[in-house]
This record gives sequence, C-alpha cells and structure tokens, in this order.
Amino acid sequence: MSSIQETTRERETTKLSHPINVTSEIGTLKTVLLKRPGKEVENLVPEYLQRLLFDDIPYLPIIQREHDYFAETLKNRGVEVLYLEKLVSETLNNSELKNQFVDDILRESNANVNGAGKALKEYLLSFSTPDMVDKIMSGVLKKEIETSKKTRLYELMEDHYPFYLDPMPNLYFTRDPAASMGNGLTINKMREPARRRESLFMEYIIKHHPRFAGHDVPVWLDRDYEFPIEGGDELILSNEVIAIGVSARTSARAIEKLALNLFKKNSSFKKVLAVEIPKSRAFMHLDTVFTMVDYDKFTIHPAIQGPEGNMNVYILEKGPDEDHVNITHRNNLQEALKEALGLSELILIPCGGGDEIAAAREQWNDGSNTLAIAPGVVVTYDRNYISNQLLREHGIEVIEVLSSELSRGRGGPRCMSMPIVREDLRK
Ligand SMILES: NC(=O)NCCC[C@H](N)C(=O)O
Repeated sequence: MSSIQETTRERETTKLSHPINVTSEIGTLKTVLLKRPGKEVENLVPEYLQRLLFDDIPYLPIIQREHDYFAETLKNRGVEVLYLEKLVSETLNNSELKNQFVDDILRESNANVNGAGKALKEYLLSFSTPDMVDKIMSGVLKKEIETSKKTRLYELMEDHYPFYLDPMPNLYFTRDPAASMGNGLTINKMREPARRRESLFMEYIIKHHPRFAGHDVPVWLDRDYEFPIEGGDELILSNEVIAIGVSARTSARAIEKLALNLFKKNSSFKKVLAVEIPKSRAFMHLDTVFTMVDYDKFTIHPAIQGPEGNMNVYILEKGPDEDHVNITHRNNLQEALKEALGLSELILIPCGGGDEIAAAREQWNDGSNTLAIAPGVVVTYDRNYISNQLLREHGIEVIEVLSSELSRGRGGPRCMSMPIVREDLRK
C-alpha cells in the first residue's frame, strides 16, 4: 500500500468528517504536523545566524534525538503525527506539479542570481522527490553544482555568499507558516524574509495532497495578502473566540482582514481579540508569552503587562457591512478574556513564578510556550523547572520533553507543532 493510501486510510479509520478541525487550544489533540530538524540546521554558520533567526547552532544528532522524543511523547498519548517533509513529497507526485513547485521555490528564493536558475532547476530535478524536498529545505551550496556544468562566465564567478538556495532552519517551528482555525486555516505571509518561503509548502499540501484536496478547506487568509501574520500569534480560545498578537511579526492590518473574512465567510468565530505585545525578540509571538492550558488557566510572561495588568486589547466583532468590523478597547487582558469566554474566574500562571531572574531566563527558553494536548494536560520543555512546578501546583499535568538543542531556535512545544485536528470541547 502506498504511503498516501495509508494516510488516507488512517484518516478514514479515525472517522473524521473533515481533514482540519481546531476549535480550541486545549481540546484533545488527535493529529499534529511536525518537521524533524534536518541538514538545514547544519547549514547555519555564525555569519548568517541573526538573519536566519537563530542564536546558536544546534548539534544535529541531539536536536534530532530531542525532536524524536517529542514526537514519541505525542504518539504515546494517542496523537497522530504527520511530518511536513513527507506530506510535501507525497504532494509532488507528478512531474508537472514538481516542475511548477521548483519554479515557484526558485522564484521566491531569488535563486536566479547571475542566471544560475536553470542549472539549479536541473540539479534539483535530478533527485528523487523526497530527496529533492530535503535538498530544498536544507539549502543548496554553490559548490554543489559541478564546475563542468558551469560554462558561462557568470556561472564561474564566485562571490562570497556560499548558498544558491538558503537553508530553512526554522521549518521545525511548524506553528508559524500556517494555522488551523475551525475547519479552515490561514496560510501566512511571514514577516521575516528568512521564513517567507515556508508557507509555500502548506499552500501546495492544501491544494494538492489527497488528504486535503477535494475537501472544502477554507483559507481564511492567504500568503499573498500583503501584510504579515504568523501562526505563533494565532490562538483559538474557543469555537467563537480567537486571540491574535499584534507583535513584531503580526500586523494589525492582517488581523483586521482575517476578522473580516471570518465574519463574512460564516465561520463559527464571533470575536477576535487583538492583543498588543511588546515588539522584541524575546516576545516574538503571542504564544511565546501567553498560552492556554485549561478552560480557565493560561500561562503568561508577567513582563507583557503594565501596572495592575494593563495591556491594550481590542475586541473585533462583525461590523455594519462587509468592509468594517466593530472595534472596542479593553485595557486588561484577564478581564477581557473573562468577558469574551464568559468565565467568572480566570487564572494567569506567571512564567518563572514571577521571579525577575527566573521569569526572564525561563521565558528566553520558552517557559510560557506550552502545547496543550487535552484540557489541563500540557507538553513543556524540561529546562523550565520553575514554571513547570508552578503549573503542577495549579493542577496541570505537565509532560516534560528534552530541550537542550531544540530551544536554541527560540521556540517551544507550541511553536514546534501545528495541530490539524483536535476534539471539540464539551459545551
Ligand atoms: N511561535 C513561535 O514563537 N515560534 C518560534 C519561532 C522561532 C524562529 N527562530 C523565528 O524567529 O521565527
């Protein structure tokens, strides 16, 4: 049986009526998309670290071991784990599509420097589809193209930059390039050039992979929208309420456009909370400072709140016509959440217990970035022991995973996972 038939059969046996279903942050996780870190991580060099959004170079065998442990942890809890790299190669199952994909990726990579595009295309198409996908993800070095194939002066010219195609080391943060929302998703225009190509993979998967193609999967906001939005900012609080960070990565324009589309296209969502957070590297997305762990409990990095919990929260609701939303302002996140979710009590659990040093340290290593796999059950990094202990004291089941190398990319368990299916919450 082919692997495509296998995934299709697996989906049928789980009796899903729709390939995507995410109506909360905490409903029991059934299917998740991961990307195992590969050679792209070894193509990081000090000179380009900052541009490629890393702070250090992970050691490949260990980051892979840690990632496998993360995947096994999820599988042991009954979660179906899909791999991005596998879905992409299953998607590119005919030469026409493969050709078209290579053209798209080369164009978006600005790979025709000195007219090298043709040799590069030939080089990529010489691989089997899975190997080609790995190559595209891990990057192509100029020295990989045989000198004998370089017959023109411009091809023989070397400049100092080593890559024809840049590596994509952030791919293991599958959360960001696309985000499931109800029965649909956003396929995101990424803010940073280093990550912009990542969402092309999801566009092809949704359009052409048998698991998704032919189903009615609404794309609430597409990657051709001109203003950026990233999945780490998109939190599905309930089947009616979404919170989105206005952050270093996500623009107010994209949030408003998404809200308009959700209201216009009859999604189940009635309110979008735009939550303003400081625009800094340590707080790059809303989910690095705030995640939902239970019906009425959230993690938070205290540094995002002003005195007495002050913050700017804007509630977007259906407006008078298709081009306008109603916007109201709130200045306290806890109160705004209680109001939007209809809760009388709500607990914010501070990262690092609120201690100045522990909070900053654990926040840097994604102490607030939990992945809920069921209400009150979360996966977190083992290194954030103070935050983990505090979560337990609040009655949360904490499943720790290894984190020495994974954390070097500045993302935690939520960032490393894109839920595709969660059980709906009981009413
Ligand atoms: N949702 C997240 O916070 N994702 C982490 C992304 C880390 C990655 N190095 C980045 O800078 O985009």
